[in-house]
Amino acid sequence: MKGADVNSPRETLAQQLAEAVAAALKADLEHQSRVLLVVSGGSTPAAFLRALSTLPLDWTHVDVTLADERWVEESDPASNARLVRETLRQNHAAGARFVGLKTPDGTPEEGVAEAAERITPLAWPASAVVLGMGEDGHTASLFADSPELERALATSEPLVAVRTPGLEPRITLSADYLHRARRHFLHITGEHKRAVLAHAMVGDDVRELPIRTFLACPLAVYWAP
Ligand SMILES: O=C(O)[C@H](O)[C@@H](O)[C@H](O)[C@H](O)COP(=O)(O)O
Repeated sequence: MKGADVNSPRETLAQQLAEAVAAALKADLEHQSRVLLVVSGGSTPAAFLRALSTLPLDWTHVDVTLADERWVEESDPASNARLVRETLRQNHAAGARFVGLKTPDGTPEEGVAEAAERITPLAWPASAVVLGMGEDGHTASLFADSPELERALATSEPLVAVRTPGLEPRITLSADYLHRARRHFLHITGEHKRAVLAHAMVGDDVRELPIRTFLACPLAVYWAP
């Protein structure tokens, strides 16, 4: 193949997703003074976020927030704000404004109101929401075994504090706010997640596999082995 990619399939996927998200931001900047990008945390997005940072656009008019956040200090390796700072907020994208979800409060329950005040003024509907998915079918911090899942699926509030067994306390955008986007992307890799998504597509119980709430809207699936 002429000019064969020297990158791995996952690196190629990250670059393609970055180009698609950059195109979405540019398109909306044609008719909006500010645009909003919502990204997920975890381990998958790093290559995508680094690739996105290298793409030229008017980043000073772009706000970036998170689909969810672990309730840890930004110095903690688990922090999604730290991930964004270390991968996206560099190169061309250094000029983007990041609006984090973690407040100085000790718990997400104490911080949720302040976090909501930060994000509600942003340019909703977002130009793009980039979702990840866990091997249990969760997305953002919408977990099947979280006592707050029902509320996070039903509320029109922007954010919900989430307690999930075995995980640190988290804060998540509600399903309603995650749906407030012109475009939804799902960024997943590996055979297991492909099988989980395939299973999600043949059922409709959102409480079993919360990713299903995003199979009711246009969803650009970016998957590589
Ligand atoms: O804060 C988070 O962890 C994410 O928002 C979460 O929803 C993530 O997308 C999945 O857990 C997949 O994570 P991996 O990319 O690490 O598999």
